[in-house]
Amino acid sequence: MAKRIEVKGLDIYYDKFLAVQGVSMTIEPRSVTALIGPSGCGKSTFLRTLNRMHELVPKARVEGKVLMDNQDLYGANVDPVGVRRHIGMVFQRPNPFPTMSIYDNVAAGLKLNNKRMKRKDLDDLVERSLRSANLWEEVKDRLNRPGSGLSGGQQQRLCIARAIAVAPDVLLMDEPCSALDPISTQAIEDLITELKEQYTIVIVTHNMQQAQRISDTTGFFNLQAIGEPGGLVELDTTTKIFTNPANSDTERYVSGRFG
Ligand SMILES: Nc1ncnc2c1ncn2[C@@H]1O[C@H](COP(=O)(O)OP(=O)(O)OP(=O)(O)O)[C@@H](O)[C@H]1O
Repeated sequence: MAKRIEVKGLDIYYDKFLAVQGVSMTIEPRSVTALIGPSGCGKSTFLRTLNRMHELVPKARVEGKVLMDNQDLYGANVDPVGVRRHIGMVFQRPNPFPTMSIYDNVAAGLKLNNKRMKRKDLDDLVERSLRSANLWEEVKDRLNRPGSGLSGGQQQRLCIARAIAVAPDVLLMDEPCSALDPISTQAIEDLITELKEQYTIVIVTHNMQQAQRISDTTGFFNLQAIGEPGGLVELDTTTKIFTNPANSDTERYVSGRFG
């Protein structure tokens, strides 16, 4: 079930380095929110704090709050592994488990979560997830072949199938098309548009056209100055950000005058 994320006054540190400062924003359910901005302004760092994945970097930490339907994801008794189960992540480079079969790749998340299922139920879930990821027809006759034998675009859809198999509430995507050709990119964009009916989706993209094609809301991140932390400059409907943004730096960025 799609959920609303509220971020309040979030500062993100790598040890003593303040990478991102003072982000407050609401991410609406059943919509696509795009995060754009020049390299190094903290988009990926921010994205990873939404499912506590940044904690895999030693000494990375946050101050501030991230709430999912009012639950504090950084609360004292909250297990980060559980957070990552509810908030899935798809990365820049497709990363299927290379020696695992297509079937096992999709089932992998469930196994990691220690969910025991009858074979028939697991078969149904794998099929449903692959269908949701628009991959079923292409792989149904080779489910036992390795995931690494698929094309880049197919591998990325396999990773999306793996992410949705565990029924997350939110999907985070960090430049999911940057390693893909235009046709595979279009397949992923179509898929994102379908998936937003059921999920809250946040996507980091460097591709302005992509943000305009698929997102409802866009957040522009920027560095306050070289050596200063990054932060959210402006968040609004995608139409407003790309046609009439409030901030002059947003305007310069979306019109290609820097970054
Ligand atoms: N693991 C890390 N350890 C220390 N500093 C990091 C780490 N990852 C990122 N940073 C720093 O945090 C800042 C934000 O980086 P981040 O990768 O989040 O930016 P970005 O906007 O996603 O950039 P890009 O568009 O190039 O991917 C940068 O100064 C970067 O050097």
